Amino acid sequence: MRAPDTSEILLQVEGVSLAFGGVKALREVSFNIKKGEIRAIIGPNGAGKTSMLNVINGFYHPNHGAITFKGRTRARMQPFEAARGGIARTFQNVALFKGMSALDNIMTGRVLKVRRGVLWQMLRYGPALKEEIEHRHRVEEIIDFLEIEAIRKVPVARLPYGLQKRVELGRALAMEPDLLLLDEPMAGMNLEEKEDMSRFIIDVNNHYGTTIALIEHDMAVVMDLSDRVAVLDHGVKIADGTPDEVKSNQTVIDAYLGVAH
Ligand SMILES: Nc1ncnc2c1ncn2[C@@H]1O[C@H](COP(=O)(O)OP(=O)(O)OP(=O)(O)O)[C@@H](O)[C@H]1O
Repeated sequence: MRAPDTSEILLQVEGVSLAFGGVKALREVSFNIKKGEIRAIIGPNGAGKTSMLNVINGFYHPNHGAITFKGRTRARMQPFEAARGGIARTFQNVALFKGMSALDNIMTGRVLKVRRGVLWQMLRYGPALKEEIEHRHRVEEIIDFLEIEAIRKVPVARLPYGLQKRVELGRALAMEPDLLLLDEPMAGMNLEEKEDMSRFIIDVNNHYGTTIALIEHDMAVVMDLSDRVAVLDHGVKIADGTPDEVKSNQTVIDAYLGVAH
């Protein structure tokens, strides 16, 4: 059984609002993510879930409100700053370099970790070589962890969807994030692929201690995986609590759980 550290808040979202023209995607949303937990964000289509992830990792700048991550508050941040600061993410649709191998795709996750300059890298000499060996070692460890040794040299375009999603998870892990954002990690998967991905999400949380926030429509998966669940509807947070609390919340049942997903 996982034992999340429930004392320390890793990320605080405070009164965040976001509009696209006249569409209010988020309305004064506040919630936190505690260090070590698996946190889900659920809600009907168009509720604002992806917008929320995009605000957290700097793709969108909120019109109002603030984000505090590892004790630092900000209203604006660029995605590369978020990544450098320890926030990694996967996307609703697989976003990999399709012609490149699984190994090389995961290797791209190390880019922000490279310390030696381009010249050193080109010379592949001394400290740069040592660093490259370290990166490769780290990537091979992730490949073992995700059980994808057999497909490490295969171009990702040739892989089944479930494995592509696993490679994408590997690339995010290669960034050694403190906070991993997963946007519908099970979307389009068959049952077996979903079970595998669930297992890997729990293993990442256990093994690396990575805090995870995920958006997911499959309620069985959400209730099974998550420590806490926040529910959005029309850009408003309508509930927040443990899976049991959320499942029995009448507002949530009326807005979301009452309909088939
Ligand atoms: N780039 C954009 N430009 C204009 N409107 C947008 C943009 N992104 C999102 N929206 C609108 O903001 C609202 C929230 O969208 P968002 O994608 O965050 O919802 P969601 O809960 O992730 O939905 P889904 O479950 O369908 O992915 C929707 O009305 C959507 O049409």
